[in-house]
Amino acid sequence: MASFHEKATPTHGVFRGGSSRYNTLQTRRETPYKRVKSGADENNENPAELSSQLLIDRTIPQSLHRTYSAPNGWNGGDTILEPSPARDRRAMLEDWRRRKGRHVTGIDSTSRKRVKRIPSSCRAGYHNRNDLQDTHSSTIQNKSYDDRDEETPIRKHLATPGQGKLGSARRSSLMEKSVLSSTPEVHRKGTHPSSSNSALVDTIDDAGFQSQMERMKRRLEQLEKEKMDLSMSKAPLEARIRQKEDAWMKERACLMQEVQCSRLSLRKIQNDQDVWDVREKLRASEEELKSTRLAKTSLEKELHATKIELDCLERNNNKMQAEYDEIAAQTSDNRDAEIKLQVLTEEHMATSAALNAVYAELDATKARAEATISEKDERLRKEIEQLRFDLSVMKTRANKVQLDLNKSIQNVEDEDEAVLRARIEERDQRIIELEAELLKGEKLRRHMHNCIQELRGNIRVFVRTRPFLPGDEQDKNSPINITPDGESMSIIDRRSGKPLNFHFDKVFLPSAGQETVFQEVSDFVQSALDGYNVCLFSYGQTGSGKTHTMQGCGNGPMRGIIPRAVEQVLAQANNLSTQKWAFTLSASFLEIYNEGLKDLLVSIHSGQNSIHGQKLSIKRDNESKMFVQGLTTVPIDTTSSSEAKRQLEALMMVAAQSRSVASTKMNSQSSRSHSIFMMQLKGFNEDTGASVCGALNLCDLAGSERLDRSEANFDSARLKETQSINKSLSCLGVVFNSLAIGASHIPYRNSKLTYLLQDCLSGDGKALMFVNLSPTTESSGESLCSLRFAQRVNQVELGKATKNIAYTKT
Ligand SMILES: Nc1ncnc2c1ncn2[C@@H]1O[C@H](COP(=O)(O)OP(=O)(O)OP(=O)(O)O)[C@@H](O)[C@H]1O
Repeated sequence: MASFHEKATPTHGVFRGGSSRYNTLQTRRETPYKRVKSGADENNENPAELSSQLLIDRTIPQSLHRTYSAPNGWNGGDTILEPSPARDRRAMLEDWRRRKGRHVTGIDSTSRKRVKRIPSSCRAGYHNRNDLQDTHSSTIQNKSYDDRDEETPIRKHLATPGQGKLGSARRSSLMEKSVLSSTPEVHRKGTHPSSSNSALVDTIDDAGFQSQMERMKRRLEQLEKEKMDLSMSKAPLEARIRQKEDAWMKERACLMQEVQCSRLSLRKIQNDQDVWDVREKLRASEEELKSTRLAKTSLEKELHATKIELDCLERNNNKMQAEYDEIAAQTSDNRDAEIKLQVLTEEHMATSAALNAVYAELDATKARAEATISEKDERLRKEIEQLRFDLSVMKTRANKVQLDLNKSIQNVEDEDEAVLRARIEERDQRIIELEAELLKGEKLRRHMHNCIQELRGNIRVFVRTRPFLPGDEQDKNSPINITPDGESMSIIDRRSGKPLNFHFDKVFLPSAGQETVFQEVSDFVQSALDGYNVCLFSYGQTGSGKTHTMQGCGNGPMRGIIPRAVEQVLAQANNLSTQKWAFTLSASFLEIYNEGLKDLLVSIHSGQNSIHGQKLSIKRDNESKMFVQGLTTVPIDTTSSSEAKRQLEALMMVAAQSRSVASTKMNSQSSRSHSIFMMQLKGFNEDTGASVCGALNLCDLAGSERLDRSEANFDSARLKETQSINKSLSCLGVVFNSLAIGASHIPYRNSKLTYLLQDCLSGDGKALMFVNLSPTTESSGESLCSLRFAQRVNQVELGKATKNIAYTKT
């Protein structure tokens, strides 16, 4: 830059000292030229093009181009030029030549270094146009790129604005013209033989010179005028130019900065490995996208196929749903049939067991009978022998008697026959009277026994031993021995091997059927109709026959106490209607499972008192009677005994389905809860105005069991059930113990079972406990425990039972 200015910028001082015309011209040329050079160099653009354009466009009017623009070195010396146009031109040309010759520089082709050259034309002076042209050409050719930018103002001025550099041929011709038109002296002195140039020189030199001078003067004046005008408009133009230049410079600087930044970032980006990675990823993503699109297409196809398949499946599903509904209906029928089958199977098993027991008893009876017969045979034979002996003796005696008889006949004939007959009749009458008295006494004895029981308030205990079942151990010798009187029994203690005797209100043989058992409890059931709170419950180890006793199986001879009791109540209620008694009955069924109450009839929504899903709780009513709040109560239709029977059968079925049963090693259908069937009986007598309110509670307790035998300890749910069962049974035992010793506080509230049955166990009601036993030797331990428990219960003395009767008529 510095060298460029040094070489190309005219000396300012020359024009300051010169005429104002040249100063103005110089100012016009210089400023934009300098600025453009500076800017061009920075932008690495061709300064020559820019400067020439700017010089032509902005500073020098077209009219001055020929006159003042040609000599580039017109500021070359300290000489003050005269205001003669011809001399000016000459001087300027000379000056330009001189300066050009001195300042031409170029690149040495071998060393590639910048060198100064003095063209030969300059050293020797111009002799002709060819010299000038050669010099100029060589100068241009020898210039470097920067040097070429220092082309003469002539060339620059000759360049067409916006066209850039001219081709070398065109440039030469234009330059030639310019030089010739502006340098008359050269042409005058020149040795070039061209005829046109010679003519022009001659014209100037001769007569036309003066007139031309005149023209030139005029022209000069005109130009001066124009110059004045121009200088007038110059200031605002310059200001505008400066403004624009400033703006342009700023803009350019900004752009340059931006370009620089962009280049840097571009380079950075290009070198950035991440970009490469990103591109790679992009490529991979594109490929993935392509494959995903393919997959999508295939999936769409698949989806379409699947939709079709789905439609088919839906159609199939609808078909299957219809089939399913059909099957479900059949399944429900099947389920009912299965339940019935199960009941029948149980009934069959129970019947077979009972039959076995009967057979066993028959066998025993037969054996006993055979023994008796053989014994009797022997006795009879002896007796016959004795009789034969006696007969012979008798015959001997008879002969003797015959003789005596013949003698005494004569005496008898003398006695009165009528007296003898009277004596015989008297004796027969006496015998009849004695028999009637005996019957009366027996009745009285029974009545007195009942009265004594009632007065004692004892809980009655019945023992029932079930027969051997097919699954029981092979040894059919039971450790239990029941005496024929039906009130005593013995069990062989496994430890000591000795029989232990027990006495209870009734002991049933294994062969005793359901009917026999129920006959013994029917009086109790009757008490419920008389207005007592009656409770029957079965106690015993698991699988000992509690459910069989209470519930039984089927609707035939194997049905248990509950259905039979209901039947009896219905029958009695019907019978009592002839004596103007009207009864309303209602039934509930619940179970106590894991110390929680569960409504077994909750699925029957006909229960108006039931609130479906409500938690059950034991409460006391206004009359201080226990009741279960929220329990389903089903009214029984007493008008038709067959309908009532059917209704109760349905209730039993529903309850059986809801009961918590599970299979244990001891029992395939083991009750895991205490179930209580409750029947409320309310009667009113129109004639007497008496009203009774009794309750019949029939309770099937869960079986007490040893964890090791039932193997319930291997299952957490079974274990919890067993623990809960054993705990509540032990609470029942504690209650009976407390009652037996007459404790002031009876812990009824310790379990749900005792709390609910409090009214029956406290002496206000009548209680009967069945103790069920298994006949096997393996169960003798549990049987002994049950018998001891029953013995404690039997010793409990309760107060006299209260009859709930009231009269509305006096
Ligand atoms: N007296 C009997 N005559 C005929 N079969 C009986 C008799 N007692 C019980 N059974 C049969 O013995 C099996 C077990 O009886 P059950 O289910 O009544 O015992 P459980 O004491 O109620 O047992 P758990 O406490 O486990 O419920 C049943 O198949 C039942 O039919």
